[in-house]
Parts: sequence; C-alpha cells; structure tokens
Amino acid sequence: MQSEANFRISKISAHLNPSNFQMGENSMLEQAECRAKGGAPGFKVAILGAAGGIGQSLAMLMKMNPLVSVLHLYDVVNAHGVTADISHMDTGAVVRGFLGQPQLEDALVGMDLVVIPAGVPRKPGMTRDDLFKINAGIVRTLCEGIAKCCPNAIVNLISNPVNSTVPIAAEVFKKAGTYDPKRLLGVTMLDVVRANTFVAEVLGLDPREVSVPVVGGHAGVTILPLLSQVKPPCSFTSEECEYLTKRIQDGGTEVVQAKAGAGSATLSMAYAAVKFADACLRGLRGDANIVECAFVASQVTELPFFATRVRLGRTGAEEIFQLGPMNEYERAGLVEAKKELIASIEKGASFISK
Ligand SMILES: NC(=O)c1ccc[n+]([C@@H]2O[C@H](COP(=O)([O-])OP(=O)(O)OC[C@H]3O[C@@H](n4cnc5c(N)ncnc54)[C@H](O)[C@@H]3O)[C@@H](O)[C@H]2O)c1
Ligand SMILES: O=C(O)C[C@H](O)C(=O)O
Repeated sequence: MQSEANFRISKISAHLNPSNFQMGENSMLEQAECRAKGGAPGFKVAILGAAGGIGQSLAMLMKMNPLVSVLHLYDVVNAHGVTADISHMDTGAVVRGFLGQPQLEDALVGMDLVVIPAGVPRKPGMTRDDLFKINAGIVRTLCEGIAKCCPNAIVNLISNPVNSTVPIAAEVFKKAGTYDPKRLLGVTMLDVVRANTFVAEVLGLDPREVSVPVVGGHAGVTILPLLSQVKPPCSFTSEECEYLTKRIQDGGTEVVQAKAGAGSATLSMAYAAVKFADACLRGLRGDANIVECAFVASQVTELPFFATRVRLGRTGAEEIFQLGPMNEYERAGLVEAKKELIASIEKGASFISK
C-alpha cells in the first residue's frame, strides 16, 4: 500500500508534468484548488498574453499581490513554462497555465478580473495604429471568450492601439449582449506613471509625491497631460510645459527607439498594469476613493470613449470625473487629441460592426 508520504510525493511529481498545469484529474492543481478555497479570500485574475514581455513580469507581480487567490496564465506559446516558473514563488496565489485557443474558455471561467497584454508590439518607425491589423483580431477573439465565460469580469485592456481595441471590445460585448461600460477599462496608467516621473524630475520631487492627471487616449497627441492640475500644486514655464507634454506623449516611442527593434515598454508597463489592476481589485473589494485614469466609455466630451480620472468600485468605473479647469495650452491640445481619437474609435467600432 502506498504510504501517505509517497502519495503526496507522487502528486507533486504529477505537478511537474506540463500537461498537469491545466485543470485535470489527480493533478497537483486539485490540492491547489483546495488551498485556494480554504485560504484567505481573494480574487481570481486571468492574464491573456502571459508569456510575453509584459505578460511575464505582470504575472510575477500579480503572484505577489495578496488580493489575488487564483492566477490564470493564458498564451498561445510557452504558457506552461511561465506557469511552472511563477508557481515556485512562495506567495498565496494558486497559478494555473492554459495554452492555446482550446484552453481559452477554461482560463476564463469564474474570473473576477481579466488583464489583456496579448498582441504584437511596435518596432521603430511604426505607430500604434500600425498594430491594428494583427491585434484587432486577437482582441476580438479574446473578448468573445470573456463574453461567454466571465461576462461580469472587469477587463483591463493593454493591447495596442488602445484607442481602437477598447471600442472593438465594446462592440464584441454588445454583440454578445454582455456589455457593461463600467467593466471595460483601457489601461492608460503608463502615461500617468511616466508623467509623474518626468514632472517629479523637473520639480526635484520624489515621484511618489506627484500626481498628474493624463486624459484623452493612448497614442501621440491623444495623450494629454493636464499639467495645470498637478498635485502638489505647482507652476511651469511655457518651455517646461512644452517639454513635459512632448516627453509624456512620446514616452512609448522613446522606449521603442531605445530597444531598437526588440519591442516596446514591458517592465514599466507591467509595473503600471499591476498598479492599475490592484486599484481595480481594491475597488472590487469595496475600498473607498480609489481614483485612477483610464480610457472608458464616457460622456465627458462628445466622443464615446475618453480617458479621464475614474472612481473604481465594486462594479468597475463607477464615477467618471469631468476634465476640470484647463489652461489655453491644454484646451488647444484637447482639440488636437479629439481629432485623432475620433478616427481611431470609429476604426475600432467598425471592425466589428461591418
Ligand atoms: N497600454 C499600454 O500602455 C501599453 C504599453 C506597452 C505595450 N502595450 C501593448 O501591449 C501588447 C503586448 O506587448 P508585449 O511587449 O508584451 O509584446 P510581446 O510580443 O512580448 O508579447 C505578446 C504576447 O501575446 C501573445 N499572443 C499573441 N497572440 C495571442 C492570442 N491570440 N492569445 C493570447 N496571447 C497571444 C504572444 O504569444 C506573446 O506572448 C502590444 O500590443 C503593445 O503595443 C500597451
Ligand atoms: O509605445 C508603444 O508602442 C507601447 C506603449 O503604448 C507605450 O506607451 O509604451
């Protein structure tokens, strides 16, 4: 008869077989399932595109988040390798890997939050819109899975071009009859993270003390930092305004050029994504006054989507804040931002409706 110790070890060996990183009988994951059920309450989070440049660091940071009890890692390549690696971290979240389209639905069932960094990144000379051809279809397929398997999940959409992929996701959810605008959030947190960093540099402050609202969208001139609303209150010369606005708008391109063909921002993006996902989870938990910027369905301008500060709660973006008082430079920037943004939004929406 197999001893208790041998039985436990044989279960651990089963865990080392990559095919057991997905849900299955007699796998270590059943134990993990029990641990997840019996452990501290937490949220179930899926990362789609988890084996990529953003995905891997994001997976690591989410595994460190005490609010996460179950972490599903989905990709079309290497999902089991990343899962094996991350699963050795001695933190609470139970990690499961899912590889390829046939496992997408298992990856999504029961999730509270789905973070999507799947898709191709830019190379030097490309705009984010150049990624539309490939990433639009990827986002459509993933959102069809979400509509079917976890229609009430909060969705954090990172895949570019965000100005178009968010309208694509909205149309997919509308078609499926599951659309809740509060639950669909385009991630523009990296623009805020950059703005805080660059503004702090100019002011000689610790970036953690600085808060810059960044509104509009997530590409070039659609990224509109509101430097007149920086906290703590401060003032800038017109040269400083010009320098900071350009640097924040071109932050992504700065990284793409420095990486010289090896992709775009991954580490700072994973940091920003986890900061935003954590805010969404604290909102879901019912914490008060969780306010971050995100690209959401909005009536703040005449455009159907716009990035502004939003209050995150149990049902997603529960309150959308107005733009607040802007100076002449920002009002001119807003006109430019809206011109480009409307075209990107329409391009995304018509990808599904045609
Ligand atoms: N919103 C932002 O601020 C922001 C910042 C940085 C990057 N991005 C965007 O995020 C995306 C990912 O960037 P990256 O550097 O991680 O790229 P990457 O190429 O390193 O990783 C992308 C991952 O997506 C996976 N993938 C491709 N098709 C998939 C599918 N159908 N289902 C699931 N996974 C799939 C790939 O296998 C890969 O592992 C890009 O579109 C990039 O432009 C957005
Ligand atoms: O610039 C890119 O292509 C990636 C991302 O949108 C960024 O802002 O870093």
